[in-house]
Amino acid sequence: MNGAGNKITVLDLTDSDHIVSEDEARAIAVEPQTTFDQLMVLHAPRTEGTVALIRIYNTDGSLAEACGNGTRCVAWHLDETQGSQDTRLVETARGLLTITKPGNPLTYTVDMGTPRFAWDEIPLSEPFQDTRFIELHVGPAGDPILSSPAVVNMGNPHAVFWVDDTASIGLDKIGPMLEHHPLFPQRANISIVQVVDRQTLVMRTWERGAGLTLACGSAACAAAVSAARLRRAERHVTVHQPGGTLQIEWADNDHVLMTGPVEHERDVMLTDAIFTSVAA
Ligand SMILES: N[C@H](CCC[C@H](N)C(=O)O)C(=O)O
Repeated sequence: MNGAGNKITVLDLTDSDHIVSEDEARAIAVEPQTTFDQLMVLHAPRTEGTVALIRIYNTDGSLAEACGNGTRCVAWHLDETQGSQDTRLVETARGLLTITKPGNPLTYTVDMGTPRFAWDEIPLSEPFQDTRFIELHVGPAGDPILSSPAVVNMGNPHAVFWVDDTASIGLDKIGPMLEHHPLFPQRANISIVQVVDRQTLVMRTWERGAGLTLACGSAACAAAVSAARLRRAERHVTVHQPGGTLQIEWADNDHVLMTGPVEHERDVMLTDAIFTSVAA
């Protein structure tokens, strides 16, 4: 599937006890038919009231706590396999997430929970009082290419840099450097964001463990919340990414609501060969 262009593979293991290993995730990622930015593995629910437990893998096999675009894809899969429902509760490493349907076909809203801003919750490796802009720059100190990002944890760690033109930055080169910067002990998702007006953001993201992607839901939430904290935008914004557009609302109860599309691309029967190839 894809969520606003973010490549998502949904693997339904609700009838199995198997836990996908990092090696297996990487093997699924290199198969053209099942390649992904994130692999969303569904397990039988373990918490009352939830319909599934989701484990989220990046292309490099690492686990992610949150994936907004993938969560919408999971909702579509559950609608198809369990029957359509207006509201669903799923469990991820980030906690319990509510998914609703705003009414348009193939569109879902995920309550992404509340953002966290304390330096040790991001986490950063050293204290910063004010995480709306931290000391970090790329390029010459007097004339940096990027500087003073906002940092926020949306379940997963994000750094948000403000730019005049998202196309003018070589995110493919700078992204990996910042993802692995010593300031981010758990690495970080790196976004460059242009504030077009108080209701509109344009952005691109280098994702932790996955690289450049066409869209990243949690990064859109991180950008929206960061722009609102700096009073650069309203709490309800439209976020344009290379693969599609999301609506993000930082509601008065502090929860961040992400609304966007899903697209089903193909069904693939995953053979045991992929697992035995890893075991061999
Ligand atoms: N594409 C995802 C984010 C994946 C998270 C991941 N790259 C990490 O935190 O390691 C999204 O729509 O939110």
